[in-house]
Amino acid sequence: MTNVLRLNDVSYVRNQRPILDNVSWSVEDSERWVVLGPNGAGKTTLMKLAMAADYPTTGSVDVLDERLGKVDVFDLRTRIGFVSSASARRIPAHELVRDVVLTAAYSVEGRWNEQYDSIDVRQAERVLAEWDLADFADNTFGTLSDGEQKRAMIARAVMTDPEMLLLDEPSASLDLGARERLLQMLSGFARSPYSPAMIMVTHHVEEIPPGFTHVLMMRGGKVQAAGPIAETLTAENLEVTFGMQFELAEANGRYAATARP
Ligand SMILES: Nc1ncnc2c1ncn2[C@@H]1O[C@H](COP(=O)(O)OP(=O)(O)OP(=O)(O)O)[C@@H](O)[C@H]1O
Repeated sequence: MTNVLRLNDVSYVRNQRPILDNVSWSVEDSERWVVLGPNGAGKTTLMKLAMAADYPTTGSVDVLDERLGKVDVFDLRTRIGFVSSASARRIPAHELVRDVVLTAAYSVEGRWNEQYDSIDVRQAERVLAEWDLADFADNTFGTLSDGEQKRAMIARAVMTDPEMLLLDEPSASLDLGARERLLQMLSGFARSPYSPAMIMVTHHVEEIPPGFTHVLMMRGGKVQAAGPIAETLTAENLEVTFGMQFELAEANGRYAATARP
């Protein structure tokens, strides 16, 4: 096992307010983590540190064995895949779906005059097929449905074989069918031993894809619970994380939470 992310006693303070408060957390390459918590818990801030896009106020962050503050983060970021709604907004609507994926090889959004190797072109074809987008390859990104756009963004993120894949609320705003389809694909990807370490932020236990192994539960910038999903995702931990009582059900690796009457 190789460590891909280690936070040691990390605080992130803005306007004298701790947005992350003494967070310690470690992720190994074979693990697939869900980060669960209410609005404002600090999940996105945590992702920013994991993708080397920001620095902690105190404590240390090691990403892919490199200490933030002592490494060229531009090189480091090329080893990390990241998907969020903000990253999708940077893609030009007129871009062909195949180019959305292919341009990841140069870390650019929007194809210009770059010359791509045939190995990159083949890799893009492979990844498009893997995320069920082969039929959309010659369509423009702006014409895709939300679910197809999410898959295209994930395909783009895995095009360069990252060592860690970060997904910030990938199923937010999707309809039921598109959400379920995406969860099935994420589940298959999570189960593959060839996939990178994965960290997925979500607000909902219903959106945890089977195959994810661990959960980090956050509230108010603090870790409330962390560990293997089967032991850690409990009604008690949901209560301390979301501040209300839940009935928690599990069936076939999927979870559902409803407020306790
Ligand atoms: N740079 C910043 N300056 C000031 N406040 C910030 C900054 N970044 C985040 N915050 C605040 O910190 C809190 C946590 O933000 P963050 O986006 O990490 O939470 P989150 O768990 O991702 O929330 P959500 O689920 O709503 O996306 C929020 O109240 C946010 O307004």
